[in-house]
Amino acid sequence: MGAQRAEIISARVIVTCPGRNFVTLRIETRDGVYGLGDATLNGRERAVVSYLEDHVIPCLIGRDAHRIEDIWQYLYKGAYWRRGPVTMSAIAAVDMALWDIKGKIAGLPVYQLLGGASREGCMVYGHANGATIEETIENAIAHVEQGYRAVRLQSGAPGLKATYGVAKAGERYEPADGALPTESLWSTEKYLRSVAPLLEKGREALGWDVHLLHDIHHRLTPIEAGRLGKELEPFRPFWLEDPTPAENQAGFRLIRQHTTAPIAVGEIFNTIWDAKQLIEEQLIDYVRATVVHAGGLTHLRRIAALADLYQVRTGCHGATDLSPVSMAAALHFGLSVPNFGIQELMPHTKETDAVFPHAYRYADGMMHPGDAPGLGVDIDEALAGRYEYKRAYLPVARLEDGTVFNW
Ligand SMILES: O=C(O)[C@@H](O)[C@@H](O)[C@H](O)[C@H](O)CO
Ligand SMILES: [Mg+2]
Repeated sequence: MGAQRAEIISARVIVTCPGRNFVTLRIETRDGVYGLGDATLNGRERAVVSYLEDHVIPCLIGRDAHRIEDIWQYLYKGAYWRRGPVTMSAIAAVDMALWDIKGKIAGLPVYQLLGGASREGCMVYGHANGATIEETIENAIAHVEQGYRAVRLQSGAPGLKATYGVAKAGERYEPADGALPTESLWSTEKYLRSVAPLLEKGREALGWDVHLLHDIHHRLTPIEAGRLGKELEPFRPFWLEDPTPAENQAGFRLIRQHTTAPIAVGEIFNTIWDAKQLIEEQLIDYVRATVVHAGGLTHLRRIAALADLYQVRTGCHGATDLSPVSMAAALHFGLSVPNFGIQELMPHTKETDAVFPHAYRYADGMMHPGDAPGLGVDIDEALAGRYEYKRAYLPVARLEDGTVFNW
């Protein structure tokens, strides 16, 4: 009865490290159709590999790949232990791979299965950073010259040796480094002194037709974030991201009482429950949850649907520690979802793009997932096999008195 079964006969995890680690799930059906899912969890990759290999894959064999919702519910409710980044990244990988398979069998790009295109393309924002404000602005101007309509500004702060979002001199920005976590010192006061000048100089140099974004990266208390937001209002930021750790969703009321600066939160969220109060009380303006860490397309659509009721828009995370498989899936989602806001774009390296050939394209500040059937991304397993996994950690931040803080 119903559509022909697409029986899952095998699934395997491919770990590769073309400059940084990626974990990819490949699911294959009896007819030889295969789908890919990103399962990368920066700094904890092996945990998701084991969750997939030891606990999920045995349950997939023999199931009908078309039954995406049923398999999602089976993996979510059937585990008993719900939520969390490891579980939801594993479920996300399965979900992405099943949507990829369904699109390939239907001969349609996934966005067509999600309701078709709601726009011509997805506006993206690029990352401008530098050790100083001048360097950051120079980098931002270069992004605008490449057609970006939105740029995130992150600069070093005088007196701080290193800070989130700023690449080491002459290197690409890649926060996960070292076989043990790098420790960096943090001073809120030194940081707070540097942000308003950064945004002010950004407006002076770039004018008002470019969106300027800034990522606070969980490092302020709610009242400090309220103060900073108020200080930045004259420079009209497109959003202030992760102003304060979001476990206490009610804490964002304090920020809202002090500033109208738009707030974006959620790249570390892994289910709708992490964002429910923030959305329902309109404490945020953009929800950053993305495909690989929030349970895949199936769950991300639910988060976006709830957000749409409260005029909250999407702003999916898209750092380089999310593989091109996630970027492809996020673009199919972003092209179709009614309340799309913006998509983060940190271009991957040439090595990564060679391992993951893909159909998505950048042009003039926008991206499109392409019209290849499925997600439109592949993995060159022979090439992937040349890049051995290399354990790497995200940094640990400490205050100047040694107290562990939020990185
Ligand atoms: O907004 C962002 O892109 C950042 O918050 C990320 O770079 C984040 O630090 C990394 O994805 C962590 O792995
Ligand atoms: Mg961020």
